[in-house]
Amino acid sequence: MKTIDELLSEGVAGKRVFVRADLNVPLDGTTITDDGRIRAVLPTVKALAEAGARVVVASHLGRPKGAPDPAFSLAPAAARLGELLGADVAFATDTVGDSAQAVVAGLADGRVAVVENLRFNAGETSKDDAERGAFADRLAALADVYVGDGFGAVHRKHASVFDLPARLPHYAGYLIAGEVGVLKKLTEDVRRPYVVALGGAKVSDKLAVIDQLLGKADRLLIGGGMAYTFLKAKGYEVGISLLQEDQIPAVTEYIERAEKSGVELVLPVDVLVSTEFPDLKTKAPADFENVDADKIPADMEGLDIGPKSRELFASKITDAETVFWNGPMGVFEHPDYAGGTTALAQALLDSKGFTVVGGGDSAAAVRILGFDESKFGHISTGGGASLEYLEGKTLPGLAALED
Ligand SMILES: Nc1ncnc2c1ncn2[C@@H]1O[C@H](COP(=O)(O)OP(=O)(O)O)[C@@H](O)[C@H]1O
Ligand SMILES: O=C(OP(=O)(O)O)[C@H](O)COP(=O)(O)O
Repeated sequence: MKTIDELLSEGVAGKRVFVRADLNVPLDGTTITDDGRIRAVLPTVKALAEAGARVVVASHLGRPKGAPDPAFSLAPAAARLGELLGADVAFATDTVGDSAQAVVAGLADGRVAVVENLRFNAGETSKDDAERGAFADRLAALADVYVGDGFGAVHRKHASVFDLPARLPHYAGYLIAGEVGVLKKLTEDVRRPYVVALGGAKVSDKLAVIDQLLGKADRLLIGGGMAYTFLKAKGYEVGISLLQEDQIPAVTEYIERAEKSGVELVLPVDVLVSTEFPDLKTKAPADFENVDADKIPADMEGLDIGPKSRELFASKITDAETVFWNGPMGVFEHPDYAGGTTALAQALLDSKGFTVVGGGDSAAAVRILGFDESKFGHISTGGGASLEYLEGKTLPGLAALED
């Protein structure tokens, strides 16, 4: 994999450099609640701009449905990038259309532009190679060189991640190079006990990684929205909690395999439940109860792991030599459901092992809840990406940067 340092030594002055970043930051309306992913790509953008490149930054944000949707505009992220760079950042109101073409044509050497959300275009995420390729062709017309630095999206076989680098000279940015450097160590010589904690809301995406993790980790702790498919597979009522019904047979098999192979699979023993999802805008006090995991009322949903589960999970982490954690343990954006995530972050800090936190929301949670990120071994900008990397999978966005 060629890195940006090679590109810089070859010279980039006057060249249009397309930087595929992951600026998928958490938003409250148009307010960015954590800018960690924007900060993470700054070294790459700064180095290119200082070397006189015309830098075109692109990213997805959220999961819009292949058409423009103002709620998912990258405009706030572009503005924040400008503040962090201390320079004007031009913003194109489309991704490859008239606005993008005019903005890129008007870029002076050393200046930076951001184009609108890649996922406003159906071609970006299409499963059809030709449709993705056609969109990649349009992206390629905007640039002379490609720099891949959106680590959080390298597990996606999307046009800007997979097809575009094949069309341009391509290099890995500093963020991707750094992330791979750290995560590689976890695949080569992992110190045991190795504990993996999973939570969050992208249940269907992340359940699949458990298949591989069962052969790698010594203990698997399952909280957050992931837990309810496991509790259901054990025959418990989970009410209106997040549930991946079609994965229950697979999860039942994971539970059996864990027992046979001696992997400790640890599920919540109690949860905080409510009849309604909390108001994340007003953060008005929630009306919740703490119930045992096998006593979730039919009209309620689990929104955090309970106090007994927090203690249980922490006890499984204390003696760990390696801990990898992805996915908040509850709806941490609301103070009444942040306790499980806070307890898990604290347990990582209390363990003597090497700790890695991965994921846009998990990393944001650690910072928003007031933890000092320098105390963790590594905070990865990718959740799904780091999990799939640890599984040993070939990631489309990394494979595309090779050769
Ligand atoms: N029990 C739960 N029910 C619904 N959502 C949950 C639950 N626990 C956690 N979440 C949500 O999961 C989201 C983060 O999930 P995910 O995107 O998978 O994590 P990451 O970005 O760290 O990979 C948070 O917004 C949080 O509110
Ligand atoms: O937030 C992200 O992933 P993560 O939640 O697994 O960290 C990335 O920006 C990828 O987004 P996607 O899962 O909508 O493809």
